[in-house]
Amino acid sequence: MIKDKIQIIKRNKIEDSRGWFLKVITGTESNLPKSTGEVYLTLANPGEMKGGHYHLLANEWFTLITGNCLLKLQDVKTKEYKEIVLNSNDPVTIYVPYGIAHAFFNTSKEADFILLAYSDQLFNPVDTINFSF
Ligand SMILES: Cc1cn([C@H]2C[C@H](O)[C@@H](COP(=O)(O)OP(=O)(O)O[C@H]3O[C@H](C)C(=O)[C@H](O)[C@H]3O)O2)c(=O)[nH]c1=O
Repeated sequence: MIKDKIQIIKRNKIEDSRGWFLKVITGTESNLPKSTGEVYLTLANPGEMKGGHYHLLANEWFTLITGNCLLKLQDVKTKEYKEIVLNSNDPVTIYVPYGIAHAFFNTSKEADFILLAYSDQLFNPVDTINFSF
């Protein structure tokens, strides 16, 4: 029967004053391939920022699903700095490897943004180093 084949997995939407955070794949689900990462969605309210750090190990792929934002990037080794304007009507996926600090600023005064992210590492708090732009 289908009900014995599928899985419905309860998820935890974590809310704070900036918006919410929802992890979609934790990397611990059964039936996954042996090596995987995790998938999450993150929403930023108008004027708020998401990220603001770099990773020691994790490589991430980001796709803006709704809204607009300004992505600030800095290579922590070389100090090279770059800004990219993202608009969900012109979708791109951005690969951000470890060692590149990243922060997504919601530049809208009215609209939220929602960002879809894939990380090739399971969450480990010591992998994230705060970074101020
Ligand atoms: C990453 C993570 C977070 N959390 C909790 C910790 C906080 O209470 C809440 C929000 O986490 P954070 O402040 O890290 O959320 P964002 O600022 O949206 O950052 C996320 O999106 C940006 C764009 C990134 O680049 C980050 O790597 C990613 O963490 O979820 C968990 O419980 N599990 C997790 O795996």
